[in-house]
Amino acid sequence: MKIALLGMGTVGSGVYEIINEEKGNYFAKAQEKITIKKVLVRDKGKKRNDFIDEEILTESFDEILNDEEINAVIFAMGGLEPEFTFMKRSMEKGKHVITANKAVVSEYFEELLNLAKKHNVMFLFEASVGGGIPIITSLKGTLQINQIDEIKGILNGTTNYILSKMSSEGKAFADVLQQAQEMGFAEADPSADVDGFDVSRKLAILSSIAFGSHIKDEDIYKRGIRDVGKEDMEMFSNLGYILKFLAHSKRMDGTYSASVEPVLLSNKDIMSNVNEEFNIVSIKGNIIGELQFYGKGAGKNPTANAVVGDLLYIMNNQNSRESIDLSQHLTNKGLGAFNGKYYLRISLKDHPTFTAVLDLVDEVSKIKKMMVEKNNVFVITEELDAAVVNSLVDRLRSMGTSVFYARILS
Ligand SMILES: NC(=O)C1=CN([C@@H]2O[C@H](COP(=O)(O)OP(=O)(O)OC[C@H]3O[C@@H](n4cnc5c(N)ncnc54)[C@H](OP(=O)(O)O)[C@@H]3O)[C@@H](O)[C@H]2O)C=CC1
Ligand SMILES: N[C@@H](CC=O)C(=O)O
Repeated sequence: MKIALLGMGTVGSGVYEIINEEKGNYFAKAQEKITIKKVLVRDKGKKRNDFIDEEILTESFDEILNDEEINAVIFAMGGLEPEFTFMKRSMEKGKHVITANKAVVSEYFEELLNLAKKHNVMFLFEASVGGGIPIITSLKGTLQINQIDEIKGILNGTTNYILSKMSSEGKAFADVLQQAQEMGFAEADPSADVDGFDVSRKLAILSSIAFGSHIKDEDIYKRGIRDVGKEDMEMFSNLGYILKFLAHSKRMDGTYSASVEPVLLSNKDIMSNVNEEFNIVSIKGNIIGELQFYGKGAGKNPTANAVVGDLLYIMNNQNSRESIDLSQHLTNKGLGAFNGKYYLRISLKDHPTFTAVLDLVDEVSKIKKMMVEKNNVFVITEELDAAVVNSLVDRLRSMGTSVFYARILS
């Protein structure tokens, strides 16, 4: 089988090594030899690893498209365009498509599934969620027997790396973000990681498959982790909590709620002990109960493993056809399903604001616990609606305070 690889960065080089450098057990499992015939890059002149055959690098997608010998195209480049157009054109030419790109899958999920059906090719995207964790394959397999009503998990390696290093080593946000970038976990624009877009795209893909309805990134409430500080980490440790960046979706009677936000978990919760670039996904089905999937969610080898797994699937299941059905139309219920107690850290510029801040918090909630340290007021509220807390925080910020807040989940 002859294939093309689009992208030779973190994921692309991992795929290249498994196939062309015969890393791992791959060749023993493949029924025929696979050759990477062409690799698309932005800049052929860029310095690359010595093992890469420069002869097969190209900057022209048409060269790949018009090569009749190539019958599968692997997408290991980020962004929406030209990726979507390239996927579409590949399928129109009868080429199977495999991708690690969650932005394209979450945005054009229905179109891509329909194109694959129309042109009788396979469209596989295991690497787009959870890196090396085989979660999509599981959802398409025996989990289909279940009605799935809840998905919860840590789905971003970069932010989990940042939060666990801040918590265990007391490091500053910016320093650990840089480390995560150097290790190849972060997106080209890391604000996709820290502001929640990467997680919401992954949650959109999982929820769409599990709930049978195309849920898009823009339908998901998201709030990032930029504002968390060392003073918060110290307070969480004193209170027995661990901060995690959680993706959470629920289905209820023709509706769904989905959110991506920082949450506090008891330090005894299983998810509290998922560290560095590891991810975890919990799925609740009506027959199987709760299942949890754990593994490396970012980085070269785990992601490349998922991509090459899809390729093996294509080789071994030439007659298999798509089982994903997105024909239901669930209504977005907003944040209704996500009430809880909240932790708020309000940093004051000057003392006179102190009373005004407490009055404002008092208006919406009884204060369950309050601590004051230097210019910071730490508050634990009673159980509140997410929308009420969001509007409280907007009012606090308009008074010139800086605020970090998180829902307390367990
Ligand atoms: N890194 C990770 O851990 C994971 C990444 N992903 C996803 O995989 C995809 C790739 O990520 P990653 O490998 O980290 O990205 P990198 O930035 O490391 O690599 C991107 C590659 O794509 C090439 N490229 C980008 N734009 C174009 C273009 N317009 N035309 C031709 N080539 C192009 C670049 O070429 P050049 O080398 O010339 O610059 C580069 O080789 C993304 O969608 C990401 O979200 C999914 C799971 C995990
Ligand atoms: N930037 C992503 C890469 C994998 O999807 C992450 O950090 O999880």
